[in-house]
Amino acid sequence: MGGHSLPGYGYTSFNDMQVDEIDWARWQSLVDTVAEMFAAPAAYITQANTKGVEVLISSLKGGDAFGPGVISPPMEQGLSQQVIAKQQPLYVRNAKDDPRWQQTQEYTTYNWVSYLGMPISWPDGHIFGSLCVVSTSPTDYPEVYMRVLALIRDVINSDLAHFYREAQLLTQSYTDPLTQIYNRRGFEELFVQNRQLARRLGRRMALLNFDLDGFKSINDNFGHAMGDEVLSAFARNLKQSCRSCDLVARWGGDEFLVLVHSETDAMESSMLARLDERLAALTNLPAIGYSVGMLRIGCDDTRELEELVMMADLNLYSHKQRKKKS
Ligand SMILES: Nc1nc2c(ncn2[C@@H]2O[C@H](COP(=O)(O)OP(=O)(O)OP(=O)(O)O)[C@@H](O)[C@H]2O)c(=O)[nH]1
Repeated sequence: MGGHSLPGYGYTSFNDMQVDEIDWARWQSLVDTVAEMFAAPAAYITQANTKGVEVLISSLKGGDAFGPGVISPPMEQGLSQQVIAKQQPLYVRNAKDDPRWQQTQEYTTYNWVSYLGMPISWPDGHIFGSLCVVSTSPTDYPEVYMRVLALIRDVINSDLAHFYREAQLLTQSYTDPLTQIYNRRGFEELFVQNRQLARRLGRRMALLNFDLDGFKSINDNFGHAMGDEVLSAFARNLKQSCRSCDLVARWGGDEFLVLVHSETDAMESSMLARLDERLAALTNLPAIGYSVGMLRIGCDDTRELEELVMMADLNLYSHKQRKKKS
């Protein structure tokens, strides 16, 4: 296996996320049961994530050097790394019998001479991590033990499938399918959290309400498909003109809402300048103009979102009227 390199894993560490859909106590008791049944010093669940291969659950509950949160770099030579890279089970009965296994970190760092690991997968087939059981003495587990370990791994896989579905449903229900930014529901939900944060930090925010100018005539003159492209392009450029912490949503039709955490008066205008620059640079699309209404929200403002949007709408309307007159 010398020098086998792992692909980069795109997933965030479960330890850094609020994962409520997974019954952590159940995962812990599965791992504890595995260790007990195999009469092994330790059993683990690891996750392959952007940091490397991270221990999520240990039967030793952190009472050893290889406890939860310990991360091995993805390139390191390790047995779990190999299970993860090949997405195949691996059983090393006695590392002392084979010099290949003596180079692994399991052997060199932890003195484990026996290792049995199974890959854990996301429902879309991507690797999640491994379930493994280790021992400091050689082992010769009966076949039925392997099957039991595979069954336990299947239970973990089905928990992951459940989590995956929940996360997907949540993302779908918060995302506008055409533009891939938040929809009204996503904005409403996240607005509440943003406001609480702003209140706690004593920060003010600004709500910007955008409406495309003459969008109906784009549909009429160039067709609905081009209209869709214009909406997507506007959404993309709007999002790219904002900071990652700002909330950008399609409120409906050709209307978009942005919530910015605004520390200075100049912030909104520089965001709009970036947007104008981006829109002007677009080619192969009809020109996209917009009107915008802005409303400042102080940290102690208690008005409901509905009222705030209405006020921003009034400002938008007067901007649109001014533009139409000029
Ligand atoms: N292509 C496309 N058009 C949409 C979509 N949703 C809404 N529309 C159209 O967007 C148009 C919005 O019309 P108006 O609100 O009158 O907008 P406008 O022509 O920009 O008028 P002003 O705002 O006064 O400048 C309507 O014709 C809708 O049918 C969509 O998802 N795709």
